[in-house]
Amino acid sequence: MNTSLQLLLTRHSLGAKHLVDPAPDDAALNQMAEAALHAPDHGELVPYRFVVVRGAARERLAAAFTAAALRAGKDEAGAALDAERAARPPVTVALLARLDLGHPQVPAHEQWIAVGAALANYLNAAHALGFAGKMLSGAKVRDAGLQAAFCGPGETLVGWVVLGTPARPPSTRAAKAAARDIWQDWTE
Ligand SMILES: Cc1cc2nc3c(=O)[nH]c(=O)nc-3n(C[C@H](O)[C@H](O)[C@H](O)COP(=O)(O)O)c2cc1C
Repeated sequence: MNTSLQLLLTRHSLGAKHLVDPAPDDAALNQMAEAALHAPDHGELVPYRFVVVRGAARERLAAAFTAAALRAGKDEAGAALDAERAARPPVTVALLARLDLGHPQVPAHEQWIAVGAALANYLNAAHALGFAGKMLSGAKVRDAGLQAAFCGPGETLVGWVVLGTPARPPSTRAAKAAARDIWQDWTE
């Protein structure tokens, strides 16, 4: 099979507990960003940006996750789990959407599609480079403290992509849907 298609057909998400060092370095993160920029984007608005959390910054993210968990009413054990989710991944990348809601030609839904397409290209590029990861959001994205920590004015905290080297091959799983069931010819 064509190797590019093979890459697309073998990408799977992998959670933080299966991600180890080495993490994508600057060169890899840049190639992933380049791939994101090649995704469909009406008006070339680039309605997204990535914020990389790595090294010592992971402890700051863990503290921010702890605070958010406590604000959400979690107990100490629950907050510690959230802190672990921030500290464990080799790299965590926040995905921020920055939509131009007053754009005369490109409505919001098209800009959201561009954000999703960029994310898909970003994850596929990580996979092509030998890394794995997973996009995560959860109630945390609605926490005012975390939003303030990551977002500029008008931006939306979409979530965080955890990234690293896969510690194990992806588990086999049932297909989401049969490919032949999600397309059809247009008939009268
Ligand atoms: C914007 C966005 C947010 C997501 N948030 C979560 C999440 O909080 N928790 C989770 O388990 N999966 C979340 N997912 C789904 C996973 O990233 C992943 O796509 C899903 O587990 C299916 O695995 P696959 O990518 O291998 O098909 C999210 C996906 C997207 C696109």
